[in-house]
Amino acid sequence: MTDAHTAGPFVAAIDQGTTSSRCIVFDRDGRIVSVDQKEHEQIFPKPGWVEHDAIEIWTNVQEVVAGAVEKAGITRDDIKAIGITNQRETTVLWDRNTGEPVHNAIVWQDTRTDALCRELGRNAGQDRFRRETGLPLASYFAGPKARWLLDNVEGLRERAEAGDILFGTMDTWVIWNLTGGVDGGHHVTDVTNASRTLLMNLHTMQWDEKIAESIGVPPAMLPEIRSSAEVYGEITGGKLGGLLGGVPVASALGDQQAALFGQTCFSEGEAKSTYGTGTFMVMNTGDKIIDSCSGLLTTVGYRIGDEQPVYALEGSIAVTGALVQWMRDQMGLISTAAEIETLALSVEDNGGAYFVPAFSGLFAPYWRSDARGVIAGLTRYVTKAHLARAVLEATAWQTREIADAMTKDSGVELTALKVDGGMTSNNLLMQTLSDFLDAPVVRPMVAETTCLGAAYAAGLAVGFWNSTDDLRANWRRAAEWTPRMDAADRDRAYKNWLKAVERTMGWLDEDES
Ligand SMILES: Nc1ncnc2c1ncn2[C@@H]1O[C@H](COP(=O)(O)OP(=O)(O)O)[C@@H](O)[C@H]1O
Ligand SMILES: O=P(O)(O)OC[C@H](O)CO
Repeated sequence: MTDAHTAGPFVAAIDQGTTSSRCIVFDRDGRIVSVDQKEHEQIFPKPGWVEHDAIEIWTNVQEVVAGAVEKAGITRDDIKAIGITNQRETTVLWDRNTGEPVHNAIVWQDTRTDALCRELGRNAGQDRFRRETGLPLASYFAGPKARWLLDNVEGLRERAEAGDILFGTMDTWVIWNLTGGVDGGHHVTDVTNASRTLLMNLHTMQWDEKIAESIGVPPAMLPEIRSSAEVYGEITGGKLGGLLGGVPVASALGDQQAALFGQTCFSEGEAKSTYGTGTFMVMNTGDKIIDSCSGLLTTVGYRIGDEQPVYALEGSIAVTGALVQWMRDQMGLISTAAEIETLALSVEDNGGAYFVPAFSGLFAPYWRSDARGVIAGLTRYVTKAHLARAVLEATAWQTREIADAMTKDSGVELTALKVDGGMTSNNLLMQTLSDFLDAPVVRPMVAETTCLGAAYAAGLAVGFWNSTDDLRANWRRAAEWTPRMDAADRDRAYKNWLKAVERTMGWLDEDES
């Protein structure tokens, strides 16, 4: 509920995430006024396949927005704008006339397009895609997922070519529905989400028709690419029309870029790392499109209205918090995620064990879909407590590899890392991270940086905040960890980690993926 310290007006943000959708209402100081959240089903039709029901997601989004507004005890007149942030790359195609998805959404973690990506690479050349889009050809990205749907849902390609089918990442799906759906919903995406499709040209910020043609996606189904902070339309659709009709929908940012924004990394060289299911480190590179030689992605950080776009380098790690979940749900070695810290603290070190969670191959900096997980260095000495340490260290070492790659590509030495996400409540992990990076690690007061970033962008678009300087003033440090590890110990352990990583590769034969 609102109180004297959180007098309106407010902005709201929707975070349509991989496991849940949430809505948060913020006040002008960037403080949380209310939160509502709802999980959706994870659908695993085959090994390596991950799907979501886009209708369930839209229903949940409406419920959490209504829930957050109700908990805040406010009305539409108190909300100046609503922003969207979302799990990136997850792809949904739907019929523009009925609003019905033609298939479940294919989630970013889904690897069904591995073979297709290899074939595209053989035909068109990996380098061409990287040069124009900043991305390697990998099953992670949206374009090949759309192509898979067009090839596998009967009659879909003809309907798409006739202009009856719309493509969207989750930002596009949510905005189209919020702004009216079949009754004139706006079919738009923002530059950050578009930069994850393998279809947008990083230099022109428009769809690259030649690339779309070689991937096999008809341009007629693609949304209009807009900036990350501008009014796309007003809430008119669905159950929310009555509650919040007329509220401007004023931002869209992929969740990792939203976290960069929420952490106020507005200057070149500033970086943040978000620790959730996976981990994503993003560094602001200003107006520079850095062509990574080290396996990082070149992506768009954000674009405010008609200002110049701000580019970024990203290191994406597929499995970090998901490994803790695996220890809990599949192995039963802990009963809550937080318990991993207590277990790990019951021993001094990892007992010689290194755990590389290449469950769906390795993302940055390797991009190896043939890799699978290993635990290396096992002896009879190793207990589940040592494994708990190895699990936490896996997150920290993977971050170290990304940080090294960022320094190599950008020439910027990491002086401190801003962190956020569910795993940052783990003190041992944060200390280990600082030790392995040999740099301070800082966590802000508002840990919900993803929603905060979307709220900031929406607020800037409608003049609720005037400039990024206003936003910087809201950032406050809650905790800091500084390095305590002996340099020689760190170097020795890092060497072992890299040896363990090598042992994951080439596990799958080409015809097995
Ligand atoms: N104390 C903890 N120690 C280690 N991992 C944790 C802890 N608490 C939560 N996690 C992990 O963090 C993830 C949830 O974080 P969250 O930011 O909500 O993720 P997402 O946005 O990807 O759903 C889960 O994978 C969970 O295993
Ligand atoms: O929903 P999250 O937090 O797991 O983030 C997913 C990423 O956007 C995938 O690129």
